[in-house]
Amino acid sequence: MIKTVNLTKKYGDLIAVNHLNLELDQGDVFGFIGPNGSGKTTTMRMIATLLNPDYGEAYVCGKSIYTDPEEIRRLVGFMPDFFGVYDDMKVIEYLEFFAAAYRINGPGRRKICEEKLELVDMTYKRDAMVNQLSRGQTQRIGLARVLLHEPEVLLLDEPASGLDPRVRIEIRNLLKRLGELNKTIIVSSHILPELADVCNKVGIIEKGELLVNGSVTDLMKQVRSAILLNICVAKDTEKAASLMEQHSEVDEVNMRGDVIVVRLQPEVRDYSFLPSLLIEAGYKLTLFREEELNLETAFMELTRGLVQ
Ligand SMILES: Nc1ncnc2c1ncn2[C@@H]1O[C@H](COP(=O)(O)OP(=O)(O)OP(=O)(O)O)[C@@H](O)[C@H]1O
Repeated sequence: MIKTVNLTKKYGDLIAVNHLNLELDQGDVFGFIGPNGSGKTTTMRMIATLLNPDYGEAYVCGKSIYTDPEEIRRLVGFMPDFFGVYDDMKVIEYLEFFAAAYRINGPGRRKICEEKLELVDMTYKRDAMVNQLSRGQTQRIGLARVLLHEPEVLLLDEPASGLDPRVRIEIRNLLKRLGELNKTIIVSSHILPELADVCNKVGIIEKGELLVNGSVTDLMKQVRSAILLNICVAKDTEKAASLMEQHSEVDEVNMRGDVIVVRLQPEVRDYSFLPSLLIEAGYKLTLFREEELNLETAFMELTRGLVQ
């Protein structure tokens, strides 16, 4: 659906995007994560045919950005991180204006605009003036706008930036809904956890290089092959820690405050021996749980020493 081959863009001496290889299938929701200036916007603009690469290729639905840019523009909805809205226009007029620009004409046009408004939960603002919307509402109208021509692919540049937590969650839910419509989506963000439950694939970019790329499940596996346990005992924590450290199925024991963090040997899956060991030695367990690996921890582990 989307493929880039050694996609590269330079600005003078600066390599903004460096030999970027990416492959996404239909229905993939790809979280494109990277700090400021890492090359996310540049990559998306090249895929959207708004910027020419210096080297490499990109394809959307098998069409090349060099030979079929117009076809790609029909297939892609690109929402930039900042986009202008027009004063003195109602929400519905704004959408109709863009629908006309996409050559959506005739009696069906109003209906399409109303449908997209409904999809982004903005029907109640259809007659509001666009310059009087909040940032969150503006983002939603922006989304409605890129959906007008029914693109197969959505490139969304930081749609949740600058929004308060509640609106960020709403935008995330909206992305989920779009994913369910089988759209292929690239959505960028500075923050990985924000996209964790919406994306099935993630890529981490730093200084133009894609450091990590793959399915969320595979990345999790890559990060952690061994189980981590969090254990607390009522007293003699350090002694309990060294007792566990001596066990052959335990790889490593560390302290995190009062919590003993036990890393098992990679192949060990059954850890029922540990509570037994502690209880038989007379310790009272106040906490015993497997540490959940969230995407934030994964991000930190995957990019340790890479992202500055
Ligand atoms: N038109 C330009 N001329 C010169 N340098 C540019 C231009 N556009 C981008 N850059 C540089 O290219 C690099 C990548 O920028 P890009 O906007 O792609 O990053 P980004 O990951 O989208 O950042 P942000 O999260 O801040 O939006 C940055 O160092 C930026 O300063």
